[in-house]
Amino acid sequence: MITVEGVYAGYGSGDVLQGLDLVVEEGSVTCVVGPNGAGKSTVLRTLSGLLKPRLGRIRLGDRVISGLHPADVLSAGVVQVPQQNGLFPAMTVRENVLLGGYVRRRDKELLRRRYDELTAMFPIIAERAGDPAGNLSGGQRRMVEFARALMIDPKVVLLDEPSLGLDPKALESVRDSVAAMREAGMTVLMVEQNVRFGLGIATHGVVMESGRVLLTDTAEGLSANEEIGELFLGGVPR
Ligand SMILES: Nc1ncnc2c1ncn2[C@@H]1O[C@H](COP(=O)(O)OP(=O)(O)OP(=O)(O)O)[C@@H](O)[C@H]1O
Repeated sequence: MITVEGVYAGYGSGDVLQGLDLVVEEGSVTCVVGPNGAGKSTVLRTLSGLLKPRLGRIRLGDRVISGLHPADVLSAGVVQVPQQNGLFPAMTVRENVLLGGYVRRRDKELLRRRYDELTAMFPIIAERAGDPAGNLSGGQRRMVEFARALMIDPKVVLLDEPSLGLDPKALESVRDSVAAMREAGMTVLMVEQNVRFGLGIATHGVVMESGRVLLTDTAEGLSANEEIGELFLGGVPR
């Protein structure tokens, strides 16, 4: 379980997160939605250690992770998949995936086993292992980004707009990947502009506004919420 308590964080020009309180249940797929500039991506950056909270704290289980260096947050089992362009285009698919295991680089046996597990989870990795990542389609690249993040067998996966720029077929692959992460026991916290898609693959939903949490509910409950529907979905289908 991730617990965020009274977090204030920002970029120098002031706090973007204005006393954020949030609980992410272990094993859930939690989708954060909200208007542009609400601070959704900032939540992910604060969780992964890229931004340090000015006030408040973040716990992973019993362990306080706010204030840790990003590499130590990663070692604690929290990995972030960046919004886009996260791969090295001239390196092969295999090399890109293996980079994800860098923090465990001394344990070669573990990395070999983990790579094999991931090729079973994402067949595209084995099919295109020797090709430069830059030759893949957007959807295929997203699979490689996921596989790279999963190399350390994380407890928590942070996804920033996983649907961005993808066609419907690639969205299906994202849906399947998130389901596979959940089946593997990982907790997924995701930010999505495509609210219908995000809540469709989530178990829980969080609505943010102006750096605070406005509302949390099950994903189903939020999808059926008329006010939220009017705000984000162009009305709830009846
Ligand atoms: N690197 C940065 N430096 C300075 N200000 C930033 C930076 N990144 C974001 N901000 C500001 O922080 C605020 C929140 O941004 P954030 O990206 O967290 O919002 P968001 O809810 O993810 O929005 P969007 O849906 O548009 O991605 C915005 O006002 C933005 O201009």
